[in-house]
Amino acid sequence: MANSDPIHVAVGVIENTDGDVFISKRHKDLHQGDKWEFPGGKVEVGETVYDALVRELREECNISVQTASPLTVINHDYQDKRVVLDVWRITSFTGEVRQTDGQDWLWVPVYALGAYQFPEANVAIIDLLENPL
Ligand SMILES: Nc1nc2c([nH]c(=O)n2[C@@H]2O[C@H](COP(=O)(O)OP(=O)(O)OP(=O)(O)O)[C@@H](O)[C@H]2O)c(=O)[nH]1
Ligand SMILES: [Mg+2]
Repeated sequence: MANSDPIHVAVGVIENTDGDVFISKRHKDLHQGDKWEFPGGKVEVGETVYDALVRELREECNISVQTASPLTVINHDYQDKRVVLDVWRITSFTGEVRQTDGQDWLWVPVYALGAYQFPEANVAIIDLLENPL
């Protein structure tokens, strides 16, 4: 088990009007590289998780989040690092979603998410999207 403090990450599930979800592929040289992810990133010092969510989605996908609701919190130990994924469903936003870092990106129907390779911590998120409580 990694013994440093866990990394707190804000993660956004963005749906379009067809009910498809936005995913992008992590750069191959990053942690969990070459896997698909939901947009997001680390919460910085002095930021709330919601601030981080808004900032990351502006930086990574060019949108302005208006409202979002908490979906789940996932604690996961990757051996090399521990993460706490604070996952939000984006309920309204302005702007047109696009990937700003040159990563591959896709809109995928929820039922098809299982066909893509995500980091291990995302399995629980995808399960929740496929089988809402
Ligand atoms: N953004 C994002 N990160 C995820 C997901 N699932 C998951 O395990 N992570 C992990 O969360 C951690 C932080 O994500 P990140 O690399 O996007 O952080 P960041 O945008 O602040 O990037 P940087 O500080 O590397 O520039 C990584 O270790 C990553 O492997 C996911 O669905 N989306
Ligand atoms: Mg990121």
